[in-house]
Amino acid sequence: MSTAIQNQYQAAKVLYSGFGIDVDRVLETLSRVKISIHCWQGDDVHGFLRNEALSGGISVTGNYPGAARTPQELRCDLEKALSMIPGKHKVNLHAIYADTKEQVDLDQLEPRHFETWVEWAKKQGLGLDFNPTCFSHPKFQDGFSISHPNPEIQEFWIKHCKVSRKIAEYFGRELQQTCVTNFWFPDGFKDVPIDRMAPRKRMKEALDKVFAEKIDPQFNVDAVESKLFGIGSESYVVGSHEFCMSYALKNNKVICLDAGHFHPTETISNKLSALALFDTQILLHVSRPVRWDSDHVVIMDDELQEIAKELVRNQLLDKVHIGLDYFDASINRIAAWIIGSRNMIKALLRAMLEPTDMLRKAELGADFTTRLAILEELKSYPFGAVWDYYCQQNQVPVREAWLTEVKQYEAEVLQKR
Ligand SMILES: C[C@H](O)[C@H](O)[C@@H](O)C(=O)CO
Ligand SMILES: [Mn+2]
Repeated sequence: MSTAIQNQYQAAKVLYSGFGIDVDRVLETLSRVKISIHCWQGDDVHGFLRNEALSGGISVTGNYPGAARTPQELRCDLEKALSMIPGKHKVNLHAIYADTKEQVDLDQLEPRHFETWVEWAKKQGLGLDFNPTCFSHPKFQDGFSISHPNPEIQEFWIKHCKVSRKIAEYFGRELQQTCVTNFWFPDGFKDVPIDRMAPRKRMKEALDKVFAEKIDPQFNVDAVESKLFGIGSESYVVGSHEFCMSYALKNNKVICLDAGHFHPTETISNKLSALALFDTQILLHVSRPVRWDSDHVVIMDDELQEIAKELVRNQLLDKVHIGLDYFDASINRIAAWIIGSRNMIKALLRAMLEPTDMLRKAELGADFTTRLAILEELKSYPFGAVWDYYCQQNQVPVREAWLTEVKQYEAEVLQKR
């Protein structure tokens, strides 16, 4: 361990202890937080099951070389990224990432099509999360999947969602870690609809069928993800926030909040305390919307810090599943994983290094001057020294040292694809 990093850590500890913060304990708590790292950053949401163009109102731009072309390549890239991210985490798979030579359609998928992923996760000490893929398929028609008015099409998607839950249950049982399965449907209209209710009724009834089978929550929990609009569904999305929140609350499902799925000035950080009061489980899709749901790489911006603070201040880390959701094909994809994941963890660390009780007291006593003054001063406290120590302790590169390794991997592996 470098003595400079150790010395800086000791000095930082002294400063934070002035606020009564035990930094060693903070790092212990931080090491227990798992981030669900989305596999789809590695290949621009392409998957391996079918060779379909991306649909569903989401879009990946850029053509940086080296996207993973096979499950083996994706796992190799993930391993590289994970070796630069402190802590033990989860990998989030979509159904289109099945690892099989069979020509199998989405409604016929079985756990065995994901065996290699499970074996790999076991070896790497990772958990797995899951998502049915209700887009990029010829049966995603007229902008609709599970709420399509054609019963045959609807049935196909119901079946796909049902088999997805069985795959998730298998993940949970095999890995002895709950799998979070997230259901997101792009369904919606480009233009103003006549009937807003009928598609929602169809979606509600379809979801009831999907979730009819009871699955042990120790192995799998189901989340529903809402959205305000997508490309081609600008006027109306069936699975709106009100729809998904109501469905989840009534049916004991997890509510998935994606940072890019709300009005541009609406933040998910402000929703956490409200939902938590109703004993809801929450899944986060931490993303970065730039003017719209653009899925930019997560950076250390105000909203990321606010999300982290809400989780820490309200002791929500046991109740909230933290997932990432972005896809940028204009930069090195492994770097994209590393930057977003490290920022998420770093934001949690910064939040844990806050004297929340003291600030709460100031707020309760209407001493808003102290609240503002301390919050501002804390911004230049040496959280970076604590972060460097944490990286070193976890045997991952300190500061930007990871970039050299990624560049080397790019030259040796990615450029040759
Ligand atoms: C690929 C994911 O399922 C997708 O990004 C979804 O979670 C979403 O956020 C769509 O906008
Ligand atoms: Mn999302």
